[in-house]
Amino acid sequence: MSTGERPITVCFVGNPNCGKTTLFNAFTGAKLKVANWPGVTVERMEGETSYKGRKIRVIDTPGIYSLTSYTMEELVTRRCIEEDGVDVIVNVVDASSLERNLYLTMQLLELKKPVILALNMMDIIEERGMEIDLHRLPEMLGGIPVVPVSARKRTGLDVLMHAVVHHYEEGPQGVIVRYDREIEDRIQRVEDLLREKYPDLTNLRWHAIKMLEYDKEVLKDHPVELKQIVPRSFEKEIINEKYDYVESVIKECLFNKEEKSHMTDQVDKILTHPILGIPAFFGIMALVFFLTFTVGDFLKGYFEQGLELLSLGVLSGLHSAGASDWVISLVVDGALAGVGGILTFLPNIFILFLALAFLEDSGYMARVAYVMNETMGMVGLSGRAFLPMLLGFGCTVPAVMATRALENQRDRLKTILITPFMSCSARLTIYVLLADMFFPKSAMLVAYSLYLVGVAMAILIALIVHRMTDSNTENALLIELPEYKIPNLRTVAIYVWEKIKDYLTKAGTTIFLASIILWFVMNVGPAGFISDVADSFAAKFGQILVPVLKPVGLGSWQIAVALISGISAKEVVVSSMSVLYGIGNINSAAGMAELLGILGGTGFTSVNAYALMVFCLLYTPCIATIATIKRETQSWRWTLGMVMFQLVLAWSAAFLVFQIGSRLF
Ligand SMILES: Nc1nc2c(ncn2[C@@H]2O[C@H](COP(=O)(O)OP(=O)(O)OP(=O)(O)O)[C@@H](O)[C@H]2O)c(=O)[nH]1
Ligand SMILES: [Mg+2]
Repeated sequence: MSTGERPITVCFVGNPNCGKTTLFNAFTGAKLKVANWPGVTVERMEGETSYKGRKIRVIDTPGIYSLTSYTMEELVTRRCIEEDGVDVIVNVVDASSLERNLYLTMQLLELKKPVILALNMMDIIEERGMEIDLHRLPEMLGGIPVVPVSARKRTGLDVLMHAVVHHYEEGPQGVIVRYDREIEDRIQRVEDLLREKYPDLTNLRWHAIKMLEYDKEVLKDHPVELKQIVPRSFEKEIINEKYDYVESVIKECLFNKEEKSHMTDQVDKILTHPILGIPAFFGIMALVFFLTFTVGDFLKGYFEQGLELLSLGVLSGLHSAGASDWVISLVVDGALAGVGGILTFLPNIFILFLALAFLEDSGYMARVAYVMNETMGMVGLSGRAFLPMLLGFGCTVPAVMATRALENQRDRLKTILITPFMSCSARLTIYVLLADMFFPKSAMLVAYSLYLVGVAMAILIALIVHRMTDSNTENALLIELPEYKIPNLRTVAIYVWEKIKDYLTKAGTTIFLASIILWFVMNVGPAGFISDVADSFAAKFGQILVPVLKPVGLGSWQIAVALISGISAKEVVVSSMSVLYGIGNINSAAGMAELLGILGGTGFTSVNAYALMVFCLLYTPCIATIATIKRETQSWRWTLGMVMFQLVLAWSAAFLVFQIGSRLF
């Protein structure tokens, strides 16, 4: 067969958490997110690799359990296989749970495209002493290539690509399940009907089977008069017969299948315990923040010294270059104060993401969804909705995207509404600064309390919405608990590096720009360059908001401006304060003492500080989140509604904190 120069398109399809993305990264050198819980990938992703000079286009897809069209992942993956010019399907299976994985294989074979079975996680199979009959397995699957690989250890990769190229040229093979007489008879009749009505349609059998299952998508694309031939859905029978076949394959091909990891069972006795599970979760989160503060602060010292040296160097450089005063001020009081201040939080952010990476790649995430299932059920959501919320501790943007894994649209909207209440890493900078300044003895506890307030608020709001809409959603928890794994060094390193890179990029772009703009609006007023900041645009603008913010204890124009700037990115609240109050290194002991002096002079106490933190926790999320909410809800009405709601909520909560707090203390 002549193949020309056209690249071969290969699509990785498989169950959630079977290692598709790890394999994709290994082939393409991409750094897509890998983690040990089902539902990590929510979008199709494309990359390129080559084998012996032949270009190969590789597509990674969201994990699916079957080829129905009930969930968003199934739709994305199915469309990808059908419409993307896929030449070869690489069915990635987790060899350590072959039985469950092969069910999807049986469906993929019905698509009549070349399928290759990538038997992944072979390292685990060997470790556990399980054995798979690699001669009988392909035989029972009708002669499709079966290639043992380990995506993590990067073994078997060349053999897999060799099979792709070879199999592509050979065309489809594979067994197809033969159903019982009655069903086969109906399939035959639907095929006849389809042949007549859609003469160009290929793979009639697949379409006919899907029609027997009453598959909405297929019926929509190729409407036929079905009722007579197929009076009801035969989905259940078709599923059962596929399972029966898989069972017979397992019986012949898998040995020592009882070998399961004992560690998982032992650890789960505590972590998924009906009573201990939830305290264990809060304990683990507390440990994460403890480390973030202690180790983070320890590393911070070195950062500050570096920053100090940099500032001095830049300053003397500017002086010796004969720069004018305003240029020096712009660089030192604007850019360096803003960006530099933010950079000193890097150690805290680093530790936070390192801890989150460990939690995600160990397999703990799915356990949290499991133990929170009952609590979430009370507010009309399933435990699965807790996964995006957990991701929100890192960054709200991927968290909002992760809600795609929720089947029900209403649940999705509700989860998107409450996910921003989970304190993201950007808000950590605000807590670190204010808690250290105003609550020096109990800074860690205060910061932790804000995380708890966020979780509590999210659950409370979900409850109120649940009561108001009176929705009776089913809360069957469809989440698989993956086996625990020792987190992979490469995965953790990629995860943390990507997050650090995002943070640095943000410092170099958004925060840099915000600081420069802020410097200008502080140094320019209606009368041009000014010497008294009270005449500046910033002051005049901030003053407008002071009456609104006064009742919540935040009645100064500087704070008003910092909060507004913070919508560009939450760290900007901190960087703006450096610029607004003219503090060189806000996160250092000297910087904090200076800011404390200025704020204290205006009557700003620890109660005001807590109100400010609560406000920052709850108010309008950053621009990137707002854009993501818009993209995911596809509605400006929803997006703006959520933003306004969060603003009002933040004001009300801060009002309560300030009013009650200032009476008590
Ligand atoms: N031991 C071992 N672990 C693996 C192997 N391949 C992947 N993993 C781990 O399995 C987990 C899931 O990997 P992913 O690549 O995210 O799985 P996925 O199929 O893309 O999952 P979804 O995107 O959720 O569908 C991660 O913890 C990986 O480190 C392997 O060959 N051996
Ligand atoms: Mg994936």
